[in-house]
Formats: sequence, C-alpha cells, structure tokens
Amino acid sequence: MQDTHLPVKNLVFKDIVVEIKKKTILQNVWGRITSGELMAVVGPSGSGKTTLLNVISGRQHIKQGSITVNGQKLNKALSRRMSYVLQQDILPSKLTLREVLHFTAMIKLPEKMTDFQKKKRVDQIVSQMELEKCLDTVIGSSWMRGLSGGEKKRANISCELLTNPDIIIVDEPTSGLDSSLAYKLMLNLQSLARNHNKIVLATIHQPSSQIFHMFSKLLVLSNGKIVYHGDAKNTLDVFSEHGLYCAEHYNPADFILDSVQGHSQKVMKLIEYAQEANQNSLYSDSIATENDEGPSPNGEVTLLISTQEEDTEKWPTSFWTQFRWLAWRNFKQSKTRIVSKFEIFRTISLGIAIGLLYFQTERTEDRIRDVKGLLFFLVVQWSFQPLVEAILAVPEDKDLLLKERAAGYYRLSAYYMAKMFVEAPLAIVLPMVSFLLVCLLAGLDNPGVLSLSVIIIVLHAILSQGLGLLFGVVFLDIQWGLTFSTVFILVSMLFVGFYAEKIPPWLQWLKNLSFIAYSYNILVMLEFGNDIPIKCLNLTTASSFGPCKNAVDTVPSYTVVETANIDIPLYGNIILLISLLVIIRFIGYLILRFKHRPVTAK
Ligand SMILES: Nc1ncnc2c1ncn2[C@@H]1O[C@H](COP(=O)(O)OP(=O)(O)OP(=O)(O)O)[C@@H](O)[C@H]1O
Repeated sequence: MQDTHLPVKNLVFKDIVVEIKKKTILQNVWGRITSGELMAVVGPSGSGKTTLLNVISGRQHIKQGSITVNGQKLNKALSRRMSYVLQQDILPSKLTLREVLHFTAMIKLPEKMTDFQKKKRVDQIVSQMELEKCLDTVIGSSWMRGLSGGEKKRANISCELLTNPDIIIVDEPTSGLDSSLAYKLMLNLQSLARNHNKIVLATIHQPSSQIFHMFSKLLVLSNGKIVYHGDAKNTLDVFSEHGLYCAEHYNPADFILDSVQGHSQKVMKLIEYAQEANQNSLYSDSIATENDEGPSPNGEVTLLISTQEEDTEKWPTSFWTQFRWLAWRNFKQSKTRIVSKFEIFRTISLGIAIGLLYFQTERTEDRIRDVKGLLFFLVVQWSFQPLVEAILAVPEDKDLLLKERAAGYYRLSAYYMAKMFVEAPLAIVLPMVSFLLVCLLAGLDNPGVLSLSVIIIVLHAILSQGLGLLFGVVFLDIQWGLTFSTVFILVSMLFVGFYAEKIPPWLQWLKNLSFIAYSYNILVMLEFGNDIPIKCLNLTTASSFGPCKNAVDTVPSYTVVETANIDIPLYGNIILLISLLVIIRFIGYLILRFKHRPVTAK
C-alpha cells in the first residue's frame, strides 16, 4: 500500500504545550524518533503520556509546538500512515477475531487490492501476532467469555497493523497482561521496529527490566515536563551524573519511575539538562527544520493538504463498500436483538390478545369509540417499541464508533445508513405482522383501507425508531434516553385529544409536536373516511353520537371523521408524518456528526 510513498524516516515533535481547561498538561515537550526504533514514554500516572500520544496522532489540539514527519508538518496524508492503538481494546464483542480482521481489511485496505490480497494480508498479520489459535473465538465482553486479555490486545494491534502503517503508536500495550504475555507482546513491537523498519512509540506504565532493555529510546515525563529523552541505554548514566544512582540488580524502570515522583532538586536539574539538550541538539537538526514553517499562529496541528489530495485519498474505500461491510458487522453484532425470539413472541402474543379483545367489532354506534381506542392503542404500541429498541441500540456501539471515527475508518453517513438499514426489520416487519393480525381479528378488514393503514403504521414505526436513534445519539446514555423518551411519548399521547378533548388554548401549539396525533388521525380518517354505514342504536334520543340523534338507522362512516375535531386533512397529515420522519433522521445524523465529533482518543 505504501509503495508509492517515500519511506518514513523520522518523527520529530518540538515545544509541545497542551492546556486543558486552563491546566498545563504538557510543557515544552520534544522528542525525535527514527525508523527502526522503539521509543518508550514512561512516567508516573497523570504525567501526560497519553496526552502526548494523542498530540502526536493529531487527536489533541496543542497550544504551541509542531509535529513533523520527514521534516514535513503532520497533515492528513501523513496521519494516515500512522496507527494508534488505544489503551482500551474496543472491538465488536459478538464477532469472532476472524470476522473482525476481515471487516477491518475490507473497510481499511484500498479498493484496488483484490479480496485475495486482503486475505493474504490478514493471514500475514495473524501469523506475525501469533493469533492463529484463536481466530474463531468471539471477542467477548464482561458478560460473555471470549478472547483473553493478551489475545484481545494483540487483536487490537493487529487491526491497526493491517494497513501496514509506518508509525505505530500504542498506549499502554502491556496493561492488564501478566509478565510473560507483556514480554511477548513487546517482542512483537520490537520486531516491527527492527525487522520492518517502523517507528514504534509506546507508553508503558511499569516495564520489567527485560522489557526496559528492548527500548531504543526513552522519554521520561514527570508532571508534563521532560526529565529525560535519549537513548534508553544511557538513561542511568545521565541520572547518576545528576546524583541519582540505581542499585545493582534493581529494575532500571522502577528506579527511574521512583526517582521522578515529585520534583526534587535532582529531578529539577534533570529537567534543566533535558531542556538544554533540546536547545543544543534538536534545533540544529537539519531534518527537523527542513520544510518546517514553525508553529502555526494558533498553535494547532496544521493540516497541509491540497484539496485534490483530500478528495482522492480521504477514504480508502467507497461509500457503498463501507455501507455493505458496516451493515454486515452491525447485523452480526445485533442479530440476537434484531431477530429475537422474545421480540417475535411479544409481538405475536400481544397481537392475538388485542385482536381477541376487539374480536370482529361490529360497525355500530356504540363500538365507534372502541375502534378509535384500538387504533390509538396500536399507534402508541408502535411508538414505544421501536423507539425503546433504538435507544438501546445506540450506546451498544458508541465506543466503537468514536474510536473508528477518530481513526478515519469510514464515512459517518455510511455508518448511519447501515445502522438504519439493519435496524429496519424492527420497524417494518414486526409492526406490519402485528397490525395485520390485530386488524383481521378485529374485523377491520377492508382491503383498501387495511393496505394503506399498514403503510402508515410502518411509517410511524420508522419515525419512532428515528426518534429513538435521535434521543440515543443526543444522550448516548440508556437511562437518560429512556427517561426523556417516556416523557416525550406520554406528553404526545395526551395531546392527541383522545384523553382530553378540550386542550387549553395556550397549550394548543403542543398538539403540533405530537407525532402520535398525525398517525392516529390518518388511521381514523382511513378507517372512517368512506360511506360504509354505521348502525345507529335504537335509543335515538339518548344517542351519544350526534348524527344518530336524527332518528336514522344508519349514518355513513365519514360522519365519525366530521365529528372528530381533526383540523388537518388526510394528505396534510401524511405529508407532515413523512416530513417529520425525514427531518428526525437528518437531525440525528447532524447531532452524531457535530455533537460527538471525536477530538481526543481518550
Ligand atoms: N479532558 C481532561 N480534562 C481535564 N484534565 C485532563 C483531561 N485529560 C487529561 N487530563 C489531565 O491531564 C493529565 C495527564 O493525563 P494523561 O492521561 O495524559 O496521563 P498519563 O500519564 O497517560 O496517565 P496514566 O498513566 O494514568 O494513564 C492528568 O492529570 C489528567 O487528569
């Protein structure tokens, strides 16, 4: 994939200053790493290691400083030659490792590679990371057994290695692993640097002495400042020159970490020494300064890329490929929820129960309210069910989406369309089956009316699902999503006019927001908007239905619509329903795009 590129020779970062919420997290941090080297970033917890990796990978805004690759400022094209393995192993829990690697290869490797070449690339990585034995094991989660911690970490790294990046950034690769697994994993990373000429940059919390000796370069941070930066093998000499002596047989990494806790006089001297080294070596470095235009005025990572380059290289795969593979993965990940026997049982049994309650309802004056009640109930049922399902579906892949967006895996539009496509059966098949079942049992079986009503209930369910996705992406939290949606649906129900016919004038406007009202009104107009006769009761004087009071035997059905206080005509309601459906989906997309824009990887 990189054949057409010049090889990456070095990565240099200079004078990096990061401030978060007015707190200085990194202060004049600098460093240089060349291909074939493994650089470790060590330091006490909270010293700024992850922040530094976020900066180098272009995911954290900086107040000051610059990052260059081969002397060229970091830009989108160069960023694509880096891979960032996050500390957390965020992978789709229900897929097997083989499926995850296959998906990643299909989405991330360029379209011009054949499927065979992509498969070969996967095999190569699997063998490099020694993952052959667990290819058919599911990834797993805290609720479901799957890959072990070490396997999951290697799986995570493998996904990032598929594109054959030149710069590999890994945050805490050994956390949670036992010493032998940690050692093996670091051997893998060392081999990537040494044998494949990559630049490998990793933060390590507490390396063993065996692991320490694998590092070519070391960068020691304390409270956001550099205490040491240089060859790993020279670290102890520099420390001892400043009065910090490591006892024989003591783990050098432990010694370094113990020494830099707090800012003693000796550590302050080391910080000064590191700053001097920065002045003396790095600024005279011709590679670092070549093509370097200095820090951007606002201190942010400048993305120097031509429009043409961006257009042609922004995504490795087309929208269609991304949509297809995202739909495939989404289905695999959510199929137990989408094709759920519980869901089918709930829908059918509830359908039969409702159908039997309203069994073969006669067209008589006293049953008009029952039929309207049934239609109202069905609309409410298909408001709650798809909406709740969609709210539960969004947080399911929140972390995965944020991680993959930050790494530029795919277009957000491809993700959103795939999600809608995969979730669609819940909003199409189930309401359709349930509605037909209930209506046939209840005797609402006029073929013309029934077929149009089914379409309306499906549109309503799709709208409710869209609202669920919208609330899901707004809150990205199940509890908040469910709480808000319950209030929203219950208020929408109140404003239909079914429970309260006289709504106070100052609250009338809320009627327009009731999405339930549009669908319910349409169903009433379809069911009663014809001249099929309704039998009046004999009690003409006591009749509760106005049109029957004129001592007539029957009245046409449309008199129900005329007396129903519906102020928008049938087509107006249909247009409003469809418009709402499109607008809600679009707002959901915009919120996902702009509210949850990935900035940092942590
Ligand atoms: N979004 C944020 N808001 C406020 N403070 C933050 C934020 N992100 C990071 N920090 C602070 O920045 C400092 C450096 O954090 P960072 O995660 O880079 O440290 P670290 O060395 O990677 O720590 P650890 O080894 O525990 O992962 C910490 O004090 C942290 O609390």
